[in-house]
Amino acid sequence: MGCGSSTPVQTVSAPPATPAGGSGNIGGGDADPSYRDRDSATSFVNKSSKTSIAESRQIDSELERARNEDLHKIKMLLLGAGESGKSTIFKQMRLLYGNANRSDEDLKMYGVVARSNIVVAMRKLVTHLGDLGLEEELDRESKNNASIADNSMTCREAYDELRAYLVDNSGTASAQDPGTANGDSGVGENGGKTDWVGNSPRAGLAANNDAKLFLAHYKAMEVLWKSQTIKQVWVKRSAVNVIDSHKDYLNDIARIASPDYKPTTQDILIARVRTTQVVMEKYRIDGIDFEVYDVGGQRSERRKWIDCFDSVTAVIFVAALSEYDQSLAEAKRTNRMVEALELFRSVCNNRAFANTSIILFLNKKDIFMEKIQYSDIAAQRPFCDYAGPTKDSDHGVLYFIQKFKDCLIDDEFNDSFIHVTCATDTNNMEFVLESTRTIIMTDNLKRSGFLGAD
Ligand SMILES: Nc1nc2c(ncn2[C@@H]2O[C@H](COP(=O)(O)OP(=O)(O)OP(=O)(O)O)[C@@H](O)[C@H]2O)c(=O)[nH]1
Ligand SMILES: [Mg+2]
Repeated sequence: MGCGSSTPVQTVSAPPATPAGGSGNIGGGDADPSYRDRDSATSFVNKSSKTSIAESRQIDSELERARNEDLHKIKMLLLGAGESGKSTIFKQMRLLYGNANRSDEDLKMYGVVARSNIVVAMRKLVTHLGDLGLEEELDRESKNNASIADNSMTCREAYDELRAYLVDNSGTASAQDPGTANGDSGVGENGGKTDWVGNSPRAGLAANNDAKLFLAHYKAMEVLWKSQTIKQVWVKRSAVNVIDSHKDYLNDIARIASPDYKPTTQDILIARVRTTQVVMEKYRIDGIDFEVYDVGGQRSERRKWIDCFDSVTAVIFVAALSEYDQSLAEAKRTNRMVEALELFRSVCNNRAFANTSIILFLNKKDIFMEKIQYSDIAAQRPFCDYAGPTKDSDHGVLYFIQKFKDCLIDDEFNDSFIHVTCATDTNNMEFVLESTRTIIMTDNLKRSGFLGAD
C-alpha cells in the first residue's frame, strides 16, 4: 500500500460550502410560479443545511478521531541505501509481530527468486573468474581432481558450460530448456517430476527465465562451487557485488533444485528482490498501533521517500557495515559506505525529521566480521585514516560508528540509538527490534512532553 493514503486526515476532505438558510419567504402566492419555486428551493436548502450540519459534525468527529489515532500511532520508516538490509528487517518484523505464514503463491515466488538469485551470483562469479585470469588454475585443478570428480564433470567443464549459457549466451537453445537438459519432457517438470515451485508470474519474467536456467545447469554450478578456484574468486567478490548471503544458497544447490523444493523461512530472509515501491505493514503491539514503511534505497528510488515524510515518529536508518570495500550497484565509482554516510547526514539534517527519533542499524555484522580478515579498511581510499589494527572487527565497528556520529550537527546521538545488527538472524533481530521499540516509545513520550527530557 502506498504511503500517501495512510492517514485519513490527508485523504478525507471537507465537503464544499453549502448555503445556510434561505432568502426569506416573501408572499407565497400562487400567481407567481417563480415564488413557488423559490419556496420549495428554500425549504430544500433548509433541509439540506440540516443534513450538511450533521454531515459536517460527523466529518469533524472523524477528523478528530483520526487526529487522535495519529497521535497514538507510531509511524516508522526504514531508510538507507540499496542492499543495506531494509526489506530483510521488514520481513523480520512480519515474522515477529505479524503473520509468519506465507501463502503457496508467496512461497513459489520466493522459490523462483532463490533460484534466480543463484544464477545471478554464478553469472558474476564466472565472469570474474575469467577477468582474474584464473582459467588455467581451473585447468590444473581439473587435471589433479579428474579421478575424484563426481558425475563425470570436471570443474573446467562446469565453468565452460556456465560461461556458455549464463554469460556468453553461446549455448544451443535446446540445452537452455531445463526439461531437455535434464532429460525431462518440458518446462514445469524437474527430474521427471512436477516441479512444485514452477513458474511464478509475480517474480517477473527475468527471474523466471533465470530460474529455468538454474534447473538446466545446477549440476555444473554445484561442481564449480566446490572447486578451490572459485573460492579465490569468492574472496574477491567485492569487485562484482555478489550478494554475500547467497553463499548459503550456493552451499545448498541440490536442495533448491529438488522438484519438492519449498523455500524455508531462512531462504525467504536471504532472498534478494530490489524494492521499487513503498510498502507499508500495520501491526498492533501491546495495544499500540505501528505503521512500518519499507522503501527502495537505490538512487532512482529515493525521490519516492518524501511521500512518507509526514508525521514520522521514528526512522530506522540501515547501513551495511560490510560495504566499506564495495561500490554502488547504480554508480560504480561511488563507495557504498561513503554513500551511506552522506545519506545519513541528509536524513539527520532533514527538517521533516526535526521531531523524529533516528535509530541507526549498522547491519551485516556477520559479513563484516568475516570480510575484515582479508579486506583491510585502511586500504580503501575513503577510509585511509583508519589507524586501528587490521583484522580487528571491534576496532573497525567503533571506527565506523564514529564516522556516522561525525555526520550529526549536534551531539545528541545517544549510543542506545545505535545497534550493530545481523538482519538475517532472527534471534538477533528479535532482541534488537524489541529494544528499538522501547527506545522509540520512550523517546516519543519525551518529545510529546509526557516524560521529562532526561
Ligand atoms: N549475511 C547477511 N545478509 C544480509 C543481512 N542483511 C541483509 N542481508 C542480505 O542482503 C541482501 C539485500 O538486503 P535487502 O533487505 O533486500 O536490502 P534493501 O535495503 O531492502 O535494498 P533495496 O530494496 O534495494 O533498498 C539480501 O539478500 C539479504 O538477505 C545481514 O545482516 N547479513
Ligand atoms: Mg528493499
